Amino acid sequence: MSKQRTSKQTAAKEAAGKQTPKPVPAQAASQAAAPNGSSDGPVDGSAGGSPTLELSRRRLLGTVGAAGAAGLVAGGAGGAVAVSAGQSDAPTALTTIGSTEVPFREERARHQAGITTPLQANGHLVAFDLAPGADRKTAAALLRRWSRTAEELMAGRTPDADTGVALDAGPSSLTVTFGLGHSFFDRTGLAKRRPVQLDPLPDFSADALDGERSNGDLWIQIGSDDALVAFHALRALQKDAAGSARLRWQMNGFNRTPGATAHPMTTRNLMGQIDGTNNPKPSDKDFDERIFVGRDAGQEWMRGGSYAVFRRIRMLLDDWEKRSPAEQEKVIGRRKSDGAPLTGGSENTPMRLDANGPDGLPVIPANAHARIAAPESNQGAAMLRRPFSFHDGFRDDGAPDAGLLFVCWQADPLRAFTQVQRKLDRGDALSRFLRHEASGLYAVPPAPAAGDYVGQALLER
Ligand SMILES: C=CC1=C(C)c2cc3[nH]c(cc4nc(cc5[nH]c(cc1n2)c(C)c5CCC(=O)O)C(CCC(=O)O)=C4C)c(C)c3C=C
Ligand SMILES: [Fe+2]
Repeated sequence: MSKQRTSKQTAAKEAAGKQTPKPVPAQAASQAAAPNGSSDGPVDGSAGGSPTLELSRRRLLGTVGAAGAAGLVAGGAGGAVAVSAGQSDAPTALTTIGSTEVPFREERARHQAGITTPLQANGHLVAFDLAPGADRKTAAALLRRWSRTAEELMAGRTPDADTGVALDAGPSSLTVTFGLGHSFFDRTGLAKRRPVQLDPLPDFSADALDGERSNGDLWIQIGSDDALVAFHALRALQKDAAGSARLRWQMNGFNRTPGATAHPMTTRNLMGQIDGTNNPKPSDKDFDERIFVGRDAGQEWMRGGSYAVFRRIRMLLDDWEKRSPAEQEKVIGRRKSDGAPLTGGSENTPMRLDANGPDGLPVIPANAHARIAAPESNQGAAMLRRPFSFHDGFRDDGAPDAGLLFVCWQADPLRAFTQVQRKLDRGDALSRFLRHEASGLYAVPPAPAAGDYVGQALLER
């Protein structure tokens, strides 16, 4: 499918002395360490070659890739902004964003991209149902096509017969992550191999779920720091599905643009809160076992994979915005300005859940969202939250149809999302400002080996 790697281009790359685009080591580390913060992911370190070569997205951005890498090594995406402001020969932050490439498969970790990848500025979530009459073979062929397309696009390469939408842009941190829903296993005759972790989520009292915008046989999460690159990927994957699967639902989301803040920081949601602070960190010793399916898992094909829970959560912003900042802070248990716990310190200071104020009441209220959701209140249960905000216009009453496309990742949804949501559903001060309107639970297999496709170990073994 790709126009890439023509012999002319290969020769030019060799002449430029840089063959394989690699993540800059400092970047690879910060990418793993900051899933919620800046988009300081790995960059394409390739140097550009002859300007006369035919264009592809990778080649186009290769020219700035090395410069972008230099800026990033100097201090992350946000750091690159500062560097470029002070040094005349430094790259601009914008070229760095375009040239940043997230590998489809990591050398060591066998996880799909888009789980520990720093949040991108633009996201699409899309679910498909296999077409009537489609079987396991159809599903396998589709996942093979999708995996190939994802790998090409994430590397910044352009398909033949392309629309041209992303032609001038680099990989822009594009990630494409594939998941399988509960119904996928019935449709493909694989019900016996369905993991128990895919058992349907229970009903929660605050649910107002729309079935047509929930679930689905197949699920894709797309993220990119460029809106056109993200849309381009969505269209390419939709075209790949023609005849094999039909679109069930699709949603669009966004986050802070990298470089918009003076330094890399945790993003804010549409309620204005810093959201993502107390996420598990890849440096935590139990991170892998909490987020990824381990070696002892019964379902061998899921080892290294994860389970994604998706919820479209509309925020009742008209009600929320009537509350004073002090009231809003009590609802969460953290300061709005900097995300610090109400018990003091800065954003990353641990909450002191046992601290009482002069009135004898807990400083972090008993029904504060962060208290109720914290691992300390849930037998250690933890999930990696990686949401996108959404805004789909205004409702008939003028209220924004806006909120959070909440996506969280865990090795066991029953022990993580379900346990915490059960508790939030009962007594969370935030719940009265939220409506859960759509839901999904997906098995996200590990990244495939080179030449394989996502889910091959399930579909062919
Ligand atoms: C069931 C899981 C959760 C849902 C659903 C959820 C929705 C939701 N959360 C916010 C805003 C914030 N959440 C924060 C912390 C937090 N939330 C969850 C879980 C769910 N949130 C957890 C596990 C945590 C971490 C708790 C801890 O360990 O301290 C925070 C505080 C900052 C942070 O740590 O991220 C905010 C703010 C919204 C707006 C929302 C639905 C729209
Ligand atoms: Fe939360």
